Amino acid sequence: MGTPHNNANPGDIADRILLPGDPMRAKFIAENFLEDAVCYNEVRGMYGFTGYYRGKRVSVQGTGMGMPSMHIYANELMDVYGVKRLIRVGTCGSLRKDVNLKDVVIAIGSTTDSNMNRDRFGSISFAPTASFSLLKSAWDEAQKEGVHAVVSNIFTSDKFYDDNAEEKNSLVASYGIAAVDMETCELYTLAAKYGAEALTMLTVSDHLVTGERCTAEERQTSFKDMIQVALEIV
Ligand SMILES: O=P(O)(O)O[C@H]1O[C@H](CO)[C@@H](O)[C@H]1O
Ligand SMILES: O=c1cc[nH]c(=O)[nH]1
Repeated sequence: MGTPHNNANPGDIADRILLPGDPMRAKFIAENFLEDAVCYNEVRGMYGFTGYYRGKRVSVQGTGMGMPSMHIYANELMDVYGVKRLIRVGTCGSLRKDVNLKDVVIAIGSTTDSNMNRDRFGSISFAPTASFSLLKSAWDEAQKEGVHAVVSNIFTSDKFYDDNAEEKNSLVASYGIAAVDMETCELYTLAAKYGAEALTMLTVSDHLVTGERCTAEERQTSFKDMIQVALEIV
């Protein structure tokens, strides 16, 4: 028995998982990094696969774009399928001059303009944070492999096209925030709720200060470094 969004049966999904926003990236990871990968979900084209990486059973599942979409997949993965360790492998926009295209941003925490946690917590401002042990492992692995990584708080925004983007981005950057994505706040909040470990790693695909963007080829090469780190530590 699956869920409205996932036709995997209990047991089809490993207890550790990589979560790209783009389902085609899930397929790419399964085809290029996993052995014996089996597709367990195609509902809404949101592919999920389970296979093996160096003998470890690992799954990879697309989560879509934005916090409400992450909310659906992450809830079901932890609550229905018992997933215990989740690493988001996404792309982001850099908000700081010292964080360059193709750098990997490891999110220690997430700040947001979304209303989802205001709705949950009322007057309490919950601070969604990464799993310390996953964060430390990711940092150590990136150092070992010579992957240029930056650990920072990030901005999880509800809007890719925000009329007030310049104002918001420069405000959060002035408080040290390195990059913007659209899902991490909800992933970290739900991991806290379910007692699971979560981490977000993001490759910088767009530079929102300089206006530079990665070419398709650069996206793929730099993206591979991040996937390798995530698979080693998951
Ligand atoms: O590349 P993914 O993982 O989808 O992440 C980023 O890209 C999408 C926007 O283009 C948003 O989902 C954002 O968080
Ligand atoms: O959320 C995102 C992801 C990539 N690039 C952006 O500008 N924003």
